[in-house]
Amino acid sequence: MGRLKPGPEAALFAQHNARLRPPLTVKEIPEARGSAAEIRRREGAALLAALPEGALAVAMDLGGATPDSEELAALTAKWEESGRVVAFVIGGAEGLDPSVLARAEHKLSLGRLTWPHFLVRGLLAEQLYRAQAIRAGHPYHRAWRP
Ligand SMILES: C[S@@+](CC[C@H](N)C(=O)[O-])C[C@H]1O[C@@H](n2cnc3c(N)ncnc32)[C@H](O)[C@@H]1O
Repeated sequence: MGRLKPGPEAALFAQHNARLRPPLTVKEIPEARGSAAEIRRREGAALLAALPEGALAVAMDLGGATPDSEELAALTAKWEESGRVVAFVIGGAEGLDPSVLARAEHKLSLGRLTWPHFLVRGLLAEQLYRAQAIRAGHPYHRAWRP
């Protein structure tokens, strides 16, 4: 959700997206107005309408699954094998409407902390690049833990 203006969040996304093969295509939906419930509903309808036909929708949501980076790498491999367009859906300030969560085949959380939606774009691109690096055996990801 939202139109990202030039600035640190846009630079963060651009930096990691440029390393992704293929890079993500971004579809921006203008933020809706009204009460919180109206915003969620209007934005939800616009997000659903923007999904490519047959897309495998992954909702970015605090209540979603919390894989570690290796598990996310395995998930992305599975999603790619489906041969479908994978669409990551990021909500606005009011979060995602239940209709979007119901349509999504996967709900993915970046942890229990609430992040600003424009930062989530960059964090997601970084994790998707990390997932590619893990799958390629590239040393970008250092798996060592004490
Ligand atoms: C500011 S948050 C919305 C907060 C809203 N109260 C909620 O609970 O969803 C804006 C969007 O960023 C994404 N987001 C924020 N933090 C996230 C996290 N920890 N994991 C996954 N997505 C997150 C979600 O798509 C969310 O709809």
